[in-house]
Amino acid sequence: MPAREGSPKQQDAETVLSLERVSVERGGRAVLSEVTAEVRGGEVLAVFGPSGAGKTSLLRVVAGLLAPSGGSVRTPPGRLGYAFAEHRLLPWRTVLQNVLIPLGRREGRTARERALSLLDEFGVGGTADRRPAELSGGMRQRVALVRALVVRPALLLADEPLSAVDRQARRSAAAAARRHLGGAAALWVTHDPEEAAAVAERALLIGTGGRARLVPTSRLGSA
Ligand SMILES: Nc1ncnc2c1ncn2[C@@H]1O[C@H](COP(=O)(O)OP(=O)(O)OP(=O)(O)O)[C@@H](O)[C@H]1O
Repeated sequence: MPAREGSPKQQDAETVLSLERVSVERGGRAVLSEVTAEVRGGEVLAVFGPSGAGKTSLLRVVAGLLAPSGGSVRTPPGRLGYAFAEHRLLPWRTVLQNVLIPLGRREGRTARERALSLLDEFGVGGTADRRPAELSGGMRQRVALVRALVVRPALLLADEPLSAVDRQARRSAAAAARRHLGGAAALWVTHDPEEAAAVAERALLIGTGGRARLVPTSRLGSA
């Protein structure tokens, strides 16, 4: 089988995001120490660990917003999708307009239909014509997640994207996100083992001293 376009190495064809011995310092203090992980297209890697462990810092390094103090990061060519706990929706636009913003001029009937069907699947169907301020915090987070997915990103960076959503809807939205990632790779930060298991098979568990190891998400409840 020929190597996929853009893949630097044949044996590496499935890996679209790779972190190799990535170290991060913040405020002169070591936060992450030699983190290594590979994520395939279509795979979500949950990022798990106590508050202050360096999860957001890791996402910022992958997004190119923070320079690592050591190691290297390779990201897939194509769009980046972001979803944060803090939703960053534009207050003066409707939900549907917010979701369609990243599509720019590509917005059309098909995009609108996809957006509406995603909103529905994430449990926020019927909010399309409302303004963000009229929604609950958990609803706004799900709208922001739909906005990140509607562009079919090559890489999704999600930082506690469902932290304000109740337990049942959170699990269902996490599972919906997984279904809609297509060939995208994703890093998904969460403090909730059930959410991690609904969205990913594997987790990067960041522990004290900024060291990380890969574990099955099924084991996070007892981690
Ligand atoms: N702008 C900054 N300048 C200096 N230190 C920072 C900065 N931002 C974060 N830190 C420190 O880096 C460490 C890791 O922070 P980070 O936000 O990555 O943790 P986290 O695992 O995402 O935490 P949480 O689960 O609470 O969101 C913390 O000790 C934090 O105090």
